[in-house]
Amino acid sequence: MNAVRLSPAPGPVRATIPLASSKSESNRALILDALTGFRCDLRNLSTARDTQTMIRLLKAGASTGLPDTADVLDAGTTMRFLTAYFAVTGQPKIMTGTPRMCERPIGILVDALRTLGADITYLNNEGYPPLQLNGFSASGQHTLSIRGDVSSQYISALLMIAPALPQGLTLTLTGPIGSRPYIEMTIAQMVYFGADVQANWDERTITVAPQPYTPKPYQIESDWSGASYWYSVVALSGDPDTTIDLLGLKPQSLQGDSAIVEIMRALGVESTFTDQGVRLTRRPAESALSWDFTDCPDLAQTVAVCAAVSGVALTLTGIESLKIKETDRVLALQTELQKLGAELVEVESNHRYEVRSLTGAVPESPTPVIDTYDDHRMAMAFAPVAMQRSVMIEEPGVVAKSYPSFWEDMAKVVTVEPLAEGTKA
Ligand SMILES: O=C(O)C1=C[C@@H](OP(=O)(O)O)[C@@H](O)[C@H](O)C1
Ligand SMILES: C=C(OP(=O)(O)O)C(=O)O
Repeated sequence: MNAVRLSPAPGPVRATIPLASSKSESNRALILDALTGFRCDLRNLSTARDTQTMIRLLKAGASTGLPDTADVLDAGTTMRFLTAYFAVTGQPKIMTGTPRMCERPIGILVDALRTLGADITYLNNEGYPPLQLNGFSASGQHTLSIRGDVSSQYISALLMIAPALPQGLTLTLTGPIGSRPYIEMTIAQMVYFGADVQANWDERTITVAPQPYTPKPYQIESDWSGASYWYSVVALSGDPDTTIDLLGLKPQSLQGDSAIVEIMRALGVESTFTDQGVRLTRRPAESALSWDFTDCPDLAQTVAVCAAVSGVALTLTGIESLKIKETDRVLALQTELQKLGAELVEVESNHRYEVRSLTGAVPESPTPVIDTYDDHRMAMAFAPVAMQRSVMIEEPGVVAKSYPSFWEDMAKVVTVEPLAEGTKA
């Protein structure tokens, strides 16, 4: 299957969506479990490829001498978290991934791990995978400064291994901090498993004591990033009585992407928490919205597409990190929104962007064909467009990275037709 055609389905929009569970929570729980010697009972682990890859690579275990290869495919957290874990546990490994993964920077994490005592060599380009981990001999260093504006995943990776260091670790974060809720998620899960972590956000320091994790059962929540596409479905639905139930979400979440509740209020979606999750219904939308995505970069594509199609004037800031994710997401959005007669324009050199909706300009036929650039979020962010008009999505299999059952779930609200190569028209 190389593309899917999505079209509006007749009748009322009512659906119950089980949702994938959070790959971010899952991948942290797996590292913490590994550091207890695999003694935790982890429940509701994600079926996401990123999590399944982490499980496979952790199971592969230590090699007997020569480094074996850990291929993380396109999973950023898996690359960064496992690099730290294999380094501190002294497992010789070659860490590699897809060509895009080998363009995603890792130098900040490698420098920090080297300072702590890891022997790491670059096999190709300085600062990027593939890497070779050659062993660990604790250096005694237990304070580090680390930039907070490239990827929070480096910080999460270092924090999670810190209890295994002889003197623990104090991290000082420098510069702006991106994706901070993901660092807080890491700390919350570490504390749950018995770590002693003191975060002082005013002083920008996080101190972790040397103390083993305690094995415990852990239940992973559904994925708020995956939930965002359903919010967009509701925002773009023409049925005023649209009701979608998303299962397994909680009002007090560890996931910063639960900010979608507030963002989507402005775009016309009401959230009501129930015993089982959250019920989405329609409410009046605002005409304009400004949002800083520094804390929730993975929501930017969903919200940009939704605003473009619904005609809400959207101003986005805090989207710089999108350029180093699965693809350059800013460029990908700019290219693909044009196919819907909309634009994403940088309006000031300080990284302020606007979505300008030129809707009405795109005729119903031929159906726009959206390229996905090996990025699950490009496919899922554009899919809700089908609540209003037909759209084709290239390489729909990309969703497996975080939400393998996405198309099955989408078929509950729109018509989903798989198309083989050569049949697009
Ligand atoms: O720690 C995590 O689970 C994640 C952190 C974020 O990355 P950055 O910290 O690189 O922004 C986010 O985009 C990614 O999908 C998951
Ligand atoms: C950026 C993402 O993931 P990662 O960085 O873990 O590849 C994502 O899932 O949107």
